[in-house]
Amino acid sequence: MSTFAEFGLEPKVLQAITELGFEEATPIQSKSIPIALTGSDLIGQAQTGTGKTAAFGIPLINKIPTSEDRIVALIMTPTRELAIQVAEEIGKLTRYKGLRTLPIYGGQEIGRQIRALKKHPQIIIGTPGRLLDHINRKTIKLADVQTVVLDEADEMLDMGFMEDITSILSMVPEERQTMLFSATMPPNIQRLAQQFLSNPEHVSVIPKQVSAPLIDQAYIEVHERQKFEALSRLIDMESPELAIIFGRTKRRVDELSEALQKRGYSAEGLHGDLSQNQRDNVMRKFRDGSIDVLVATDVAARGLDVSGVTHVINFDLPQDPESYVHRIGRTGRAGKEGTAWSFVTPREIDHLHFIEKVTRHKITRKPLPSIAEAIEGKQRVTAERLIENVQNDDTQEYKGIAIHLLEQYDSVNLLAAAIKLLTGEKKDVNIELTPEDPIRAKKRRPDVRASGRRYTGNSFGGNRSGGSSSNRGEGGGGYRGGNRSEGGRGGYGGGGRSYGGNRSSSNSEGGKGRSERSGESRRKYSSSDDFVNK
Ligand SMILES: Nc1ncnc2c1ncn2[C@@H]1O[C@H](COP(=O)(O)OP(=O)(O)OP(=O)(O)O)[C@@H](O)[C@H]1O
Ligand SMILES: [Mg+2]
Repeated sequence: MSTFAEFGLEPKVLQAITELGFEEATPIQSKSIPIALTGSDLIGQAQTGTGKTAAFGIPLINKIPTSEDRIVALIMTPTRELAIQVAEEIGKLTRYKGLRTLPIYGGQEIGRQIRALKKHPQIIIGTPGRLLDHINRKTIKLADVQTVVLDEADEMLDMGFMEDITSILSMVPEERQTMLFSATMPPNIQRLAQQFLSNPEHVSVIPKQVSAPLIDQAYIEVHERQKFEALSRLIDMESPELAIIFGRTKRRVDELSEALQKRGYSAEGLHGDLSQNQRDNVMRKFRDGSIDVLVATDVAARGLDVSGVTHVINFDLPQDPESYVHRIGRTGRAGKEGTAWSFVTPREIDHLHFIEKVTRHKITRKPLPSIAEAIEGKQRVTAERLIENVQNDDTQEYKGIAIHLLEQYDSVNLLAAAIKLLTGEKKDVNIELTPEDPIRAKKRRPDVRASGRRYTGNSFGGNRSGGSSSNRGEGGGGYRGGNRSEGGRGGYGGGGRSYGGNRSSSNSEGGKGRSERSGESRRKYSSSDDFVNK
């Protein structure tokens, strides 16, 4: 564990880090920042929510001179929301240094982006399609770019951006620093890395399990037609502060968010068919807490960092273990705890076991919450709201009627009636969702290595061969705290944000030293496990 002062950063960068409340570097930051500062290419893999953005953002900011007025750094992300978020985080880190950052993404009026580009940003954060659009219009020139980051590199490949990325990078000088980051590194990343990186250092902070350690993972076996009832009971029982519910399709997300609204939950949907304005609005409301349930497709699975998300619910199981890891990683971030639930239909149990096997994490089976548990949960929340109001003591104008009522009725009866009203039962609204087909277990071809060892292909790398260190089972990442109630959402101010605990050393850089299967001597991938066949 390092403090940021050890990296020899510029005082203005350090000041911004301190202001964000980061006390110690996370393991991926401790390992990546010194390497990135040397200018070396880098492949960084670490669990969700462990600060990969700052791991590439800090060295990138540190090396750009304030006098610079050309685009010298380019960060690519797979989704618009992520481009916006990364731009914001980089913006905060560069606050005292005063560099200019600009997110460039589809769906936003291009004229507005062109005007913003005239202010000479040094750092562009964009999605590939819109970036190419600007490059073709010559409103973005990449001839001076010295640093390129591909955040969620594997997802960009999965989304079919390889061609776009190739075209974009062909405009960037070869003499540059290139970094790839993700919590998962499937084998096809190798192709990307070979093509675009030169002599990359591989920094991996993936312990025994790839999913973030502070996420409690459970599943409920339900039939497709029971799912909605199960969901409302689950929400009532658990009363999340903020929850993200993942659905398989856009139709599912639309139907589900509408159904939740009808039942009185404060929910909205997010998917790729909405206008960018709608998408921005939903994200804004979710971030500021004006809605507490975000229903989304996998468009929200990667990278999104919303503080206060206590629950992720897979209403439909995801297709891939990678997607599972990223989805549930929307909670349990930055040292906080989180809970992930998955609904599994009887025909999907094999697929669930496959996810468990690949992620090397057992997902606990739990029963469907009972009606009684759901009601109890709702009543508890209502009672908490009542007590909060009592403590705030701002009910002066209601006291007259309260005294009047108490003179006529029994106090317990009165209060019970008030709780009943406040609980707002809307269970009688009939909900019908279009059924989705079950996910089928997708077997991956086992990869037989030269050494004779067999691996099931996966993207999770890490050290699964050696090391019996007693702390491995806790999962790495190295956090302290994990107190759900600490720290309000949104703000960074106030007390520091600490990622204590040092349990990474024996877990990291799994498989170092084994020969790289592509045999390309120019490259120095150290973890061959990360590059097995899918
Ligand atoms: N050193 C630190 N101390 C405390 N908080 C930190 C530190 N570094 C980053 N954070 C915070 O942790 C949260 C998660 O960081 P970030 O979004 O970069 O995670 P990530 O590793 O990119 O996750 P994902 O794989 O989901 O994209 C953010 O709110 C970030 O501000
Ligand atoms: Mg990230």
